[in-house]
Amino acid sequence: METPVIEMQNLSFGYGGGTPLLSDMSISLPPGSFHFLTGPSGAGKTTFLRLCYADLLPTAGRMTAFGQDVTELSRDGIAGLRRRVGVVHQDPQFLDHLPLAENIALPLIVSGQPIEKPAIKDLLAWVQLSGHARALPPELSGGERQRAALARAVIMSPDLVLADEPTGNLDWEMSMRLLQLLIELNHSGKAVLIATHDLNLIRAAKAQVQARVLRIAGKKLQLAGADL
Ligand SMILES: Nc1ncnc2c1ncn2[C@@H]1O[C@H](COP(=O)(O)OP(=O)(O)OP(=O)(O)O)[C@@H](O)[C@H]1O
Repeated sequence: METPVIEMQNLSFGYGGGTPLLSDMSISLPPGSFHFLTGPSGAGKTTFLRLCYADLLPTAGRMTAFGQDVTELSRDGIAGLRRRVGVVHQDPQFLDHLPLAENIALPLIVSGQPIEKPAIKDLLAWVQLSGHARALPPELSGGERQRAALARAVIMSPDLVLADEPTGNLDWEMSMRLLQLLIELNHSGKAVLIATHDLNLIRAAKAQVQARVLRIAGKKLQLAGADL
């Protein structure tokens, strides 16, 4: 069997090591899989995503990322893991004084990798922001910011893409455009995990990809029924 991208075994997590917010979770995300994560506001969806890129560590149980126990990773090991995970945050932040193209290239600069201009150009075209390469982030609309955040998340060719309410502030047409990009990434072999409240988004995706729906309820992770 292929090594899971993420595997949790009886994982629990509580902020400050206190009362668990997430309890006794077990899940395996295979390479190339597509998952949604739902649950009421405050259930712990963002917290779950932060665990997936070792921004937070389990307080009990076990979690592996790409086969490695996250609690045993050195600082370099954590950096290596983060290069394999692209994250689109709920409210993406940019360096406002830098043009969009440079913002997107930032993960390469930070990790000391060469910047290949044609690759950045291709990525901008893929998210339909070619005309905005020299724009400053404050000049972008909400949908443009989300697409820019997606371009930045995939510049390092991650194996797993996490998106936290990526369509939260977008109209339906823009949400569908973003969903198509995430589906394309999945078709190119990347595992995708999207936290969302939006059941219509989940339905639209399920018409096109084999997606599993996870739900956080009562601190536990459940596999939602096929009726969604
Ligand atoms: N850094 C933190 N320290 C302490 N508590 C936190 C921290 N971050 C989040 N929480 C709490 O953990 C709970 C879950 O938050 P989280 O952001 O993971 O939920 P969510 O399901 O993503 O919510 P939403 O759908 O509203 O974005 C909330 O009660 C929140 O207040």
